[in-house]
Amino acid sequence: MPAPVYVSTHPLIQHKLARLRDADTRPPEFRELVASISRGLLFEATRDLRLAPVSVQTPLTETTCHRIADRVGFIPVLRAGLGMAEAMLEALPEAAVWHLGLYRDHATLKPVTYYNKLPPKPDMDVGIVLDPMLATGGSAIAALDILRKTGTPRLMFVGLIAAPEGVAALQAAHPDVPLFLAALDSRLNEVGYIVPGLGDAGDRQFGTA
Ligand SMILES: O=P(O)(O)OC[C@H]1O[C@H](OP(=O)(O)OP(=O)(O)O)[C@H](O)[C@@H]1O
Ligand SMILES: O=c1cc[nH]c(=O)[nH]1
Ligand SMILES: [Mg+2]
Repeated sequence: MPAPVYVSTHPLIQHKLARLRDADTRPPEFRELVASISRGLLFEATRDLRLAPVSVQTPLTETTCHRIADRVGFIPVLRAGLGMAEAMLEALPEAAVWHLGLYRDHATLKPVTYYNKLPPKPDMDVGIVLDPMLATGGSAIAALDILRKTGTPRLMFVGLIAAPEGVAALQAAHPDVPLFLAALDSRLNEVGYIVPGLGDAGDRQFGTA
């Protein structure tokens, strides 16, 4: 049994997705939407992080609270994952960020690695790959292949929109990796774009279309 695929049904996320998909949404709003949907998904993805007790002195008394015990690394896939990482860091400022530059060759649809800023000796409990789009799955699989070699015990993928083809490919390659998504769309078109999708997530965030 592969790890679960969580697809949000939350009304706030549905509402924001409608604006995100709209071809008339300009980059400033698009970036804000990427950030706020990402924060929503992070709450789900981090639901079972380990906690450690911590003693806190309130104005009234001393009490036992909890802090996150797992060391978390975010792995944004450049470029489109950058906007997700910024938002995630606001929610979990102690996390590390390991940038991975991958682009999808337009002719072959295969991922090409052009940047890898993983530390020489990564020492994390949980590695969360961030990429808004899971299309053929090639880029996410390549990112997880790289991450797997670091020995990070728990790996996850957080994305905004996925195609069924990408989910199946990722589950076949990395069956232990749970997926957290805002939407699971219908299909890929003949040039590997997600339908209905939102177009090119990198171009739409950074105004390069
Ligand atoms: O599942 P796949 O078929 O591999 O496609 C998904 C990849 O395509 C997009 O990146 P793109 O190559 O457009 O790079 P960019 O983020 O720099 O625009 C997207 O952000 C993913 O990384
Ligand atoms: O639909 C798609 C597929 C790959 N990359 C994108 O940005 N969008
Ligand atoms: Mg792109």
